[in-house]
Amino acid sequence: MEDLIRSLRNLGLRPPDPGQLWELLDDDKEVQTRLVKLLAFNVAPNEEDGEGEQGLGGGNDVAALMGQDLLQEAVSALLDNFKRMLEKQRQTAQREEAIITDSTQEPQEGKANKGSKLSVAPKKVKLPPRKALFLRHEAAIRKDDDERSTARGYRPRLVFDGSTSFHSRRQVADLETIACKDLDVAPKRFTGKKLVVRVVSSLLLYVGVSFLAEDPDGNVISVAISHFTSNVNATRENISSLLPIGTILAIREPFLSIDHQARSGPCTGKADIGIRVDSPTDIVLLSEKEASDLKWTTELPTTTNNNDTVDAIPWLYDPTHSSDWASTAKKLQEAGRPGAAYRAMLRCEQDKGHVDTTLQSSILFSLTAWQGAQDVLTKAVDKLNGGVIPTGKAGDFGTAFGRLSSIDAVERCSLRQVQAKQGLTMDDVRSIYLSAPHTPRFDTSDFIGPVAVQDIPGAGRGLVLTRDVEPGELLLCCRAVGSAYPDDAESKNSPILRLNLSNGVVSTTSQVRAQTNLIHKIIDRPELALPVLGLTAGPSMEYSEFVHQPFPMTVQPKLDGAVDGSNPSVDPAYVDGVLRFNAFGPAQAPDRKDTEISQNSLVDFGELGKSTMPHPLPAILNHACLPNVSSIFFSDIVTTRALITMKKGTEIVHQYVRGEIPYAVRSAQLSKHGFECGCTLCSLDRADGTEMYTQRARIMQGESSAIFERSRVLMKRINTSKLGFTGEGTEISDEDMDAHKDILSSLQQLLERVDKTYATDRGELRPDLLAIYEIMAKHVALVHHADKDHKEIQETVVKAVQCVGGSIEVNNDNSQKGIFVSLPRLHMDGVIGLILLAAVVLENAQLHQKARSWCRAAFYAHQCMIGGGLDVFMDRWQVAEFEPALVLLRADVRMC
Ligand SMILES: C[S@@+](CC[C@H](N)C(=O)[O-])C[C@H]1O[C@@H](n2cnc3c(N)ncnc32)[C@H](O)[C@@H]1O
Repeated sequence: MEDLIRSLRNLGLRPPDPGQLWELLDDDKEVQTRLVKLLAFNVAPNEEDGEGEQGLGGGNDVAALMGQDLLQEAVSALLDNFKRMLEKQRQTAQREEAIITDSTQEPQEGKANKGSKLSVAPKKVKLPPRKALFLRHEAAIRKDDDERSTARGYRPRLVFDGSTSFHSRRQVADLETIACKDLDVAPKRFTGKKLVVRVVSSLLLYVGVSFLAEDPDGNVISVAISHFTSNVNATRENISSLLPIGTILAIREPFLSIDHQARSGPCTGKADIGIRVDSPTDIVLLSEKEASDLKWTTELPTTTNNNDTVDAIPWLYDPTHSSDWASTAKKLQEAGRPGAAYRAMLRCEQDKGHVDTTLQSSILFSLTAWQGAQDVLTKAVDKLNGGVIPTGKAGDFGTAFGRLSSIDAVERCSLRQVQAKQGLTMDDVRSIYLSAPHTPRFDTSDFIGPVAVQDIPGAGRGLVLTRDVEPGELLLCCRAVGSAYPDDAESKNSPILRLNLSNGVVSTTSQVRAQTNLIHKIIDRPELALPVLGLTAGPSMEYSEFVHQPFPMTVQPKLDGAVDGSNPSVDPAYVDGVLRFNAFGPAQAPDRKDTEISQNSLVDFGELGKSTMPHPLPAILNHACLPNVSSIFFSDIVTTRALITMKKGTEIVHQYVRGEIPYAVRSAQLSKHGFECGCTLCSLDRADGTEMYTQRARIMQGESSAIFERSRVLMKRINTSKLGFTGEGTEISDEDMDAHKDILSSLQQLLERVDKTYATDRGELRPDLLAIYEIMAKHVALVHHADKDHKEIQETVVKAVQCVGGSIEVNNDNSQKGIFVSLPRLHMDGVIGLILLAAVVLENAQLHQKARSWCRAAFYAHQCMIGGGLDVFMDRWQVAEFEPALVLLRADVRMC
């Protein structure tokens, strides 16, 4: 990728933007031809023209001199080169993949394993001499410096992946030590061995890191570690300080690769022998004591880098690796690693050291150990104020609590404990919703309502109700145990693409970062291993050992005896599978127009909707296209509410894919899970028969669009907030009225055609019709505007609600539910919009009472699904056409 970008830059062209990066990986000839044109057209502005900030370095004179045809030819040649590099990479990866999957056997030199898939046997290798490695590493660092200065922030990166990753499960003590001279054959995994080395160079960060390591004999080897950090924008100095020169480490069961940087570093398709470490858990830092027997034959290289000191933040938590636990705890907490900080704090206490109360409480607070944090804080406040807790602001805890005063922090701790027992109130939801665009991670407490994990025949585990529930009841409110958003500073301007060379799957920046985050979270907080690795990772991945253990209802911080000496072991491929098959995508902020995220081009890069937020218990929910609960996100929180009245013992199910889309599309989207959905809606669709549901999809996705477009154009001339109003200024010309009548009749015919694709005995559930009703309703209101009681529009909405599984009764119901008998289970927003439209028409026609009950119904549906009260409702429906209904509702709700 770097070679391609550098060559483009030399031609005076910009690098591919995030959208074009995807296309680089596309094999389609047409896509490539279009891409060549686009890239060749994209001349980088001249820095001297004042566009330097965005500019990517001079050279545009070259572009001007060459002319478009030549430029296109040059770009085409570059892309061909890039493709060849990919192909080479694929061949090497396949070779290594075979070795890894042959994990039970040790490959012999010159001989493919019996029964293995190896087409080419591992070969004897000679490691490059020490000097050559240093020269190469220094050159790579200079190149990196050059990239950083010329790229001006925008640095796309490409790495590769395969269907498996290797991670050792053996403890360091059980492994036999080897040295570089024993690394004789490649590719090869040295089963049962550990390579003990020390870091002798700065670290080069790409997506993972690479560096040089030296054994006691003075022999050097290049090492590349995947998932080293999720901050791809960190400086080399900061990264090097995490694993400073002189750090002694053991690499568990090392893998000598013929292309060791492919998964983590810039690669060129050339063979590059070194140690490939897929999981950071394969690196174990050794304490001075543990390494005291080692005799090093060379001096450590001196470094000009001040951060390369052994006093840095420990990159991996290691219970034996610090001389000053209090400062280690502080550094870890500041680095956002409260789990490791907590264990350092315990270690400090064991050694009779002192961790100050602010730090203690802040660590506990970050771990959501509310009671512990509250106890420590209260003691601190007592001390601060001579034993009296003052009512005012006391002792600013600064950044430790997001600038909360200690008193506020104590209150926050109590509130969170109440939330853990009772769940979020509507007020809590409101404040979270309204602050979501700016503070994307919240410190709420997990609330586990009346649910239990149970085995569900044919679907693994699922969640069932432990008592009867009513619509709108909050059943779960859970925070993600990790998250990665496209607009995190750590990923800004550094789009990552990771191509899985085995199955062609491409992962984006947030997905790669989420995986790394999660691996590090588990290393820092071993208690997360069960709730995260206890999830399944897709049909092709064997269950982890944790899947067989009882699934925990809550993710509790482990606060007792957390100092242990065993080395964790996390398989990155399994974590990736867990994210892909269980996690939810980064939630969209309520109004994306106002948020930074919409201005970030990464959104166009398909980042939204990728699975980057694992919520362990909600992930146990199984799927139904016709769900009985709704799961809604507020940034990294998911709340699950009942949509219908349900009895104890009912399995609660939510949507992985939207039930409102055509059956064929839904089942294609679900196919990666390897099950056929057995919900009522799918059974009904299947009973209609392939011919019918295919025809239905064809009509809805094809023929309907011309009518919908005609409607949109005509409706542009209408002030929809005046629908139903018969006064001055709302007259429609005869010509327009004829057009509305005409469209209405076309829509009616369309409705009938689609309706005919449903089996006659199918009942009311016909969700594809909703899209037609939504368009029809406005034309109905116009064509029947003279109708005094506006029966037609009401009937249209009644039918629309029925087609998505709900039911309403038109009356002047003053109850909280308004006219609802039962909520729809699909397309809730579409239904709310239709109900509000009817309310607008009724209100404008002076039918105030009726309009009120329709408004209440819309609000009720919103509360059951999302919650957060009137403010949240208004925010979501602040559309000019609904204004008359919203004014009425506001007055109505205020009166209650
Ligand atoms: C997010 S997990 C749900 C929890 C899962 N049942 C378990 O035991 O870990 C998703 C997986 O659950 C299974 N699953 C979910 N909904 C299902 C359904 N309606 N029928 C069959 N299997 C289902 C599939 O294996 C799917 O990949």
